[in-house]
Amino acid sequence: MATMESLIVTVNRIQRACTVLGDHGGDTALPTLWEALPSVVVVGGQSSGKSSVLESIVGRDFLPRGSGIVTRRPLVLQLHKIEQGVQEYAEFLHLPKKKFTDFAMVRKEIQDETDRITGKSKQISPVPIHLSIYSPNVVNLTLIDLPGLTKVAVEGQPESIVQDIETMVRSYVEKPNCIILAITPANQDIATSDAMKLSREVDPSGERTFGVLTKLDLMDKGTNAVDVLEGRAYPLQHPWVGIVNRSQADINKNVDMIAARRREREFFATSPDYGHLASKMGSEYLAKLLSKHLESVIRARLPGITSLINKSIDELEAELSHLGRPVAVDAGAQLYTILELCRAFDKIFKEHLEGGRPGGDRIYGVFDHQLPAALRKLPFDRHLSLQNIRKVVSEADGYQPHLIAPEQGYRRLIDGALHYFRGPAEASVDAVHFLLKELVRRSIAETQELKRFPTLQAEIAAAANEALERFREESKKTTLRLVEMESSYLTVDFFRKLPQEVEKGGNPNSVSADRYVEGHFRRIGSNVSSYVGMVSETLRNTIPKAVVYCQVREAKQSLLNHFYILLGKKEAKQLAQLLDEDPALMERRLQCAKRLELYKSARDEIDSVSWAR
Ligand SMILES: Nc1nc2c(ncn2[C@@H]2O[C@H](COP(=O)(O)OP(=O)(O)OP(=O)(O)O)[C@@H](O)[C@H]2O)c(=O)[nH]1
Repeated sequence: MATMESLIVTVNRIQRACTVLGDHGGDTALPTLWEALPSVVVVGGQSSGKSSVLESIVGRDFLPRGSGIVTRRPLVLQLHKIEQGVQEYAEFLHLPKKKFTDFAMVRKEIQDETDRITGKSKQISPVPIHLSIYSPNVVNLTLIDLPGLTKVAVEGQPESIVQDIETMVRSYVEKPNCIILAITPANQDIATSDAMKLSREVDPSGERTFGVLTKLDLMDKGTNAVDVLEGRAYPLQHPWVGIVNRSQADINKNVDMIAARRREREFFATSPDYGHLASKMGSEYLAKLLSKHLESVIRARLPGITSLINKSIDELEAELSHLGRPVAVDAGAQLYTILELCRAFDKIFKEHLEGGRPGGDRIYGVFDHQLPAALRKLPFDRHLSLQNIRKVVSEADGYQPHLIAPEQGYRRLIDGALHYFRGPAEASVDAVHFLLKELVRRSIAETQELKRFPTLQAEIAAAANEALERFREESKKTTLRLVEMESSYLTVDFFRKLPQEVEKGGNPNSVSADRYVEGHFRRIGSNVSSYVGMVSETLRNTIPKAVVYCQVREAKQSLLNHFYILLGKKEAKQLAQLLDEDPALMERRLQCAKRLELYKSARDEIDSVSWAR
């Protein structure tokens, strides 16, 4: 088993890495490690003695003092124990090369660094300041100091500050990994303590709350806090710790920390009320208690943290590979990338047409269903009504009625009927065109690799649609030509049979007599109708062939050919423009990469502790 000290050091290092790589929790778009790490958070109302407790745990004066809200950014304070006799020093994460040995300068730097983010306007910010203190007089511990809870905004502060502070404090103490150091002054009614109120809310069972009672020396004469300290008045899972910090007068007199600690020890040792509790009171005891607890919490959490790290590494790596590599810079590589992307799109498009992906079957639907239905709906009944036949035939005959069969009348009736086939022919071309367009749209959307390049995506879509438009024109010409071919030369065989049928009627004289009666026109109508039916059957088969030949086959073979030619003529700059990535995506890749780096270094940290076992 790794030593407890090394465990805390590990967590300290990971916490620092979190800040360097921008993980302070609260960002739901990326996995966070920060929130999984255990920490001790100091919570209390203003002037409850938070700074004093922190300073006496450290044994140094280094926190800013003043009226109003002094702590305006979270201060992550990492204490590192070093060998006796070594000079103690402090280091800020934002000033990595600078060792502070003068703690008055530390205080100044905290103030300056606070202002750097929040301005001098007494605003607050959730971005933490990281401070490490290396000293022989501390225990390994990470403490987070937060702005004091307050009930009123002071001059120059927005009204919202009261709520903002509570929200910030709450965001820390809510986390199940947070150990709450709830500071309450003993000279106030504990029932109204801000710290206790909040910790009760977020930790009702009291298992992560350490109750700290400050200002025991300031209690009214004749009263004491034994009921609280012995855990009767406000029971928590952990023992209450009483503290006596330096008074304002002590501070003014520059009473040093070591002397203050000695005075605190004496206070408890000689107190008639607390003498029996002396060994479990005071800031030194509190520091040890916290360190021990933090160790056990880390030990319990380590397996969970390790599996969280591994899971997040997998997720981030998957996302990064999904986002793709950053774009190449030279023109050749760029052209290659563009062609690869086009091919990826084209492959998906083909899969839609040929099966494997849905959509191509709908083209068959046009031929099998829409086209036959449209052919059936053509208004031949009207065109071949007795009235119209009579009219067309008579007009074709002119002043001389036909003698045997109305050749001209037949031709005009057939021509008129065949004209109607143009509609379904064009409609089939358009229907397939729209299906192809839809498949292009879907294929673009399904080409994951293209997602990062909105410009190229739009260009490919435009090029594909232009090509489809050209195919449509060609297809229209071809199908209409099929219809025209039917009118330009009629199937002779069909008509050869007709005079025989007339002769079957018997007496040829009666034929001319029939010529103007209904039966004669009805026969003409039925002859034309069956001829048109025959043509309809032919077109039902040939239109799909033309459409597939001109549109589907072309789309499959040469959808982007024209685009490729244009690409070949582009200059480096234009190619780069095509690969102009979505900035949001570039940012996301950067963020993911940074977070991945954090998780990997965290994994290494933990591994190195495990090896030390
Ligand atoms: N006599 C006595 N005075 C104390 C004790 N603890 C704190 N004080 C005094 O109470 C005042 C406030 O203490 P701080 O430690 O600054 O309190 P804080 O909670 O950090 O206050 P803010 O940073 O303003 O929110 C200071 O004047 C301290 O000297 C104590 O145990 N005994």
